[in-house]
Amino acid sequence: MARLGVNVDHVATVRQARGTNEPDPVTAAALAELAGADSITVHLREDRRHIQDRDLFLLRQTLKTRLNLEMAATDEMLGIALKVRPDCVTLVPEKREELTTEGGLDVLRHRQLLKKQIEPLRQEGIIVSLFVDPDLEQIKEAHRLGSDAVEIHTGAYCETRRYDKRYAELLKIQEAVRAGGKLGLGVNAGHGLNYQNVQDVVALGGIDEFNIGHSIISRAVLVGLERAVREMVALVRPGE
Ligand SMILES: CC(=O)[C@@H](O)[C@H](O)COP(=O)(O)O
Ligand SMILES: NCC(=O)COP(=O)(O)O
Repeated sequence: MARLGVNVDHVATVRQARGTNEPDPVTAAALAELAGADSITVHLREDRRHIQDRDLFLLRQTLKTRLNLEMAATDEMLGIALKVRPDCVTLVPEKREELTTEGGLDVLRHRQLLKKQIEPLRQEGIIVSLFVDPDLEQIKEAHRLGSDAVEIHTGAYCETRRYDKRYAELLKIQEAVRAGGKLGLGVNAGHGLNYQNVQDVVALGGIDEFNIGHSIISRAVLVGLERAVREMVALVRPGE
């Protein structure tokens, strides 16, 4: 049975929009755990647009499940990861100007840099995963570099509306999952998965963990809105 990792970055995005202290991604993570999440994912971006260092340190102290830290392969991030000691580090590509992660790591091109990151993390007992497109050469290189796992970037599958193209993307994910499994890698998947598109990926089998954030937080805003308004109505119109 696959595990569900809940990404709480998007809770922090709402907080940062006001520069205040709510909603708190640490509280959101605790609620996600109460609801059955198997792990919590956060992406500490270099520009700190959502998750802050404080969130990471508090999550490390308070989580009862596992902490998966997504980060760029930089010296700054490596230093933070070695201090915080998350259960897993997922190395992801990062561009300042992007709205969201646009693709997987080019493991073949950046093998030396990635090797320098993977080794010290693994020496500290931190599981290392590389966020890659469903591309067999990238997955083989991740294995050669000593990564414990890969996370397959499902964005292309999720964003493609045409049925035939979407099916082709799903088949790429299937091949990638099989290849990762055969190499003995942990195989995770994520990016853009939602309540409409996740079932077909689950049905492929072989995926150890799904990391899902934006769609869960988006739904939480809507399914929680009615209760939130009722609670405010009770304060504004007491005794009604
Ligand atoms: C790598 C990945 O897929 C997640 O980190 C996701 O990108 C988080 O959301 P943002 O891209 O909005 O930071
Ligand atoms: N690694 C993917 C992730 O953590 C969540 O991505 P998304 O569901 O927010 O697109």
